[in-house]
Amino acid sequence: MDKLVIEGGIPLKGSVEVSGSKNSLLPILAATLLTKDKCVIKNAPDLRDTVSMLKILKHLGVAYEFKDHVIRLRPNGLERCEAPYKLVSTMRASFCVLGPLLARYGKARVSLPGGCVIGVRPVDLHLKGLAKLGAKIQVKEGYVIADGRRLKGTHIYLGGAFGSSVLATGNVMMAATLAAGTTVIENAACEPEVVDLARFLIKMGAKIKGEGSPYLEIAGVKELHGVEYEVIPDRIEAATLIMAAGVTRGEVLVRKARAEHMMAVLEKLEEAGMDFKIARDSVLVKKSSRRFKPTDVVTLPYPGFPTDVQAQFMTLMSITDGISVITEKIYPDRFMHVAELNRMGAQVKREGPYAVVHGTRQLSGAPVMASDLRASAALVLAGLVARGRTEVSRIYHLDRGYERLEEKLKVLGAKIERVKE
Ligand SMILES: CC(=O)N[C@H]1[C@@H](OP(=O)(O)OP(=O)(O)OC[C@H]2O[C@@H](n3ccc(=O)[nH]c3=O)[C@H](O)[C@@H]2O)O[C@H](CO)[C@@H](O)[C@@H]1O
Ligand SMILES: C=C(OP(=O)(O)O)C(=O)O
Repeated sequence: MDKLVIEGGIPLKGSVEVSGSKNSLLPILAATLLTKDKCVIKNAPDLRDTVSMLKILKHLGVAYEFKDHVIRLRPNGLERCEAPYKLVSTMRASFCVLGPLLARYGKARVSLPGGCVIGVRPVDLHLKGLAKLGAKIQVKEGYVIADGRRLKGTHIYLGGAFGSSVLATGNVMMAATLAAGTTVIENAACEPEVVDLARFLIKMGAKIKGEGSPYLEIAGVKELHGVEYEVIPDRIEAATLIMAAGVTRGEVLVRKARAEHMMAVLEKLEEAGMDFKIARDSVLVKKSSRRFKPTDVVTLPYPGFPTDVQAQFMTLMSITDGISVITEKIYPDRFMHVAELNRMGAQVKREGPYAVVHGTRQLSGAPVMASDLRASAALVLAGLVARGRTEVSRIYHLDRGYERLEEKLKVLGAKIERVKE
């Protein structure tokens, strides 16, 4: 197992490019199952999750080549409609093969998904949406077994107490593209990754209206064709890099950072006292020596503050000169990073879905353990700002969603090394 060793306290300086979005790419890869034609996906991040998703597609019978951030897929004749536990348990998005398999082949057997351990993550909305389209669904021995010869368009309300679901919207939208008649999804997720998936499907010939709004209308078509498509930059990686520059008091140009996808984050960073300039396709973080201000934050579905940036924001709040309250509304248990940040001198108290952060002047390096993807990123940020040496172990979580993060940080002057444990 690898770990990251960081000597903190160096202001980052220079220019860095954001990779393609993981959460766009993974459902888009699943969507290629909807056609018999070749698809080419550009700007694909080279991540552990990408490799995992490609393994699932290969298991199903899809041939592919992945080189220089371009994936070429040939999903001609599928060998099976089953995605086994061993492959699906590594990440959440793998469950998105269910909708396309059902739509194109009329049957699927897909293991219940894994993903980051950030609390309870049911799939009831995915199943409800697909059942509404006419699929017969059973959950048996950890597998979803679905049968749906010809899906039929209908009106679906896809929501729960928490709001909308990103991947359930994707799964049901993909299934609806080949259903007979028109499907309406109300309370659809509005995240940029859902929009990206919709645009990919539209390019394949799907008839979708309303992407980016909670009201999606999908008119089923007979078949979809192959396409060439470039995925959007990763807004979560962009936010992480911007914060890395900010917490180290650095000056960094973050290229391929789409401000329009992260307005809630940028607004909170500004409120906290971070100085930056937004351009069309980049964010320039400016050097500043002011102390950061305590800033309350509530995670919400898009366009609200993303849960995937909550842990990193907590690192920033750990070095303010006051008290901030972070409220986690999407995953009320997504606080595994609290104990590890406290090991580095942060003062965070968790109370149910709230974390009360008492800012301190200085974090100190310590051995810490990554528990999930964004918690790992938060610990890396803490390591960059802390006095002394931090060792972040179990970084296989980080590798799921950040492409060679340590190399990008090294180019910016950070003292960070990947070493074998
Ligand atoms: C691969 C991917 O894109 N992952 C992202 C996606 O995950 P994912 O799509 O799994 O997250 P959802 O949007 O579905 O989850 C939002 C909320 O809905 C609940 N829920 C979801 C589905 C369901 O059937 N029933 C149900 O109750 C969840 O427990 C959670 O409370 O969106 C999350 C929320 O922005 C992000 O943190 C993840 O990084
Ligand atoms: C939680 C995440 O991923 P997943 O949904 O795959 O667990 C994430 O990207 O932060």
